[in-house]
Amino acid sequence: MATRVRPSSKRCAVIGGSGFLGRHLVEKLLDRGYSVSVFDIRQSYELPGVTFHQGDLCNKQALLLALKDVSLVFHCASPAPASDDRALFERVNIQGTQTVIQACIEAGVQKLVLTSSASVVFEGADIKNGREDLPYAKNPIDYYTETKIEQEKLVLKACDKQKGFLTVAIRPHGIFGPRDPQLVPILVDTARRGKMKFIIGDGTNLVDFTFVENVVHGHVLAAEHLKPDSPICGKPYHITNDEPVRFWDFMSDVLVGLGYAAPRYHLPYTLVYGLALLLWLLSLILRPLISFKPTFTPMRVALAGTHHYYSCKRAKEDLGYKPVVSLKEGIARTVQSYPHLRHGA
Ligand SMILES: NC(=O)C1=CN([C@@H]2O[C@H](COP(=O)(O)OP(=O)(O)OC[C@H]3O[C@@H](n4cnc5c(N)ncnc54)[C@H](O)[C@@H]3O)[C@@H](O)[C@H]2O)C=CC1
Ligand SMILES: CC(C)=CCC[C@@H](C)[C@H]1CC[C@H]2C3=C(CC[C@]12C)[C@@]1(C)CCC(=O)C[C@@H]1CC3
Repeated sequence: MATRVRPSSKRCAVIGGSGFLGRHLVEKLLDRGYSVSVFDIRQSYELPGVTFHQGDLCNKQALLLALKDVSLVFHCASPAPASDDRALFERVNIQGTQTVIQACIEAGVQKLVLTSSASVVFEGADIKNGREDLPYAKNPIDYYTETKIEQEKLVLKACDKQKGFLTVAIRPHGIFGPRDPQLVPILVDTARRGKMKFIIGDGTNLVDFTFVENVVHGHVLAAEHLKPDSPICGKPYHITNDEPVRFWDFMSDVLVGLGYAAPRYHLPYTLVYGLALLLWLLSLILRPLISFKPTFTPMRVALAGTHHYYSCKRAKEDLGYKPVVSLKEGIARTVQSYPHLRHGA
């Protein structure tokens, strides 16, 4: 077994550390000899070497307690995109992130690594091999994306070499892997309701799906390269599997791996997108009377029917990034990790 080194600069905090990505990140940090404080509104597990602080990131006093003696902070907390709750996104992703920055500065934290999203440049039109210099979406497709944009701007703007506070943003895309509460569960739920028969569009659109351990690897590299003389200060980095895949092939591989049929029938993209838009408007108008959450939101239809894959060139050059788990291996490990979601289970 490898010996763990624990220098003081290896004290870090993971805000959102109870979540899917957060917990994988915490496990890797422990492996690498960091001592970790988790700050989250909920505690979802216990691990030796991890101190839990339960609280809302909008509460600076609660944050300050968790950031005591911490030199490195990872911020990967966000409300789930599916909540579609504008006020909540604004409170947590924008005001909350401002509070995180203030708390970091007050607590003497030296480095802040934000989990942003490649979707900050996505407006529903094709993106092929997108670079980090693409402009932010002018008309973000949902409130989640709108507030992720503001969040990333706040964190990158806060980078201040003079004050010794360094920031960087990681933009993953389509994270999947064991314990993911979204991608595989939504997919299986849709299949179990008999709605996974259709392919939106011609089925050839390429997309990035990123195995969670590659996303974690990108975060750790960013944290360890974040130094006053490094070119990465104040910049965003795409982190993907660097293996764009047809959206519908990926969905089919996961479904078939779990014993469900792959979708076969094609539906025109514009028709489905129009219907999703109509449903979304209806749900807004009827919200005071009845509350319903459509499966087919405009964002989901756009993600399912367009090209959206990103270049990792900047991360390769500046961080020495290279995916550590291939897509094939990632899918196999993911499928294996969901025995309870198998067909007939
Ligand atoms: N899952 C994906 O495909 C992608 C995720 N991201 C970003 O990665 C980050 C992590 O996402 P996941 O792990 O998938 O989500 P998750 O929902 O599993 O984890 C988010 C965590 O944040 C915590 N949280 C929410 N509001 C909070 C608050 N007010 N105070 C303290 N903690 C709070 C939640 O309790 C949860 O544990 C998020 O910032 C998300 O925007 C970016 C691109 C793709
Ligand atoms: C690449 C990327 C950013 C993926 C993000 C994850 C989710 C947005 C997808 C995971 C399961 C997907 C899914 C659909 C849309 C996108 C997801 C929610 C559909 C609702 C698209 C329309 C269908 O025919 C059913 C799909 C179920 C799975």
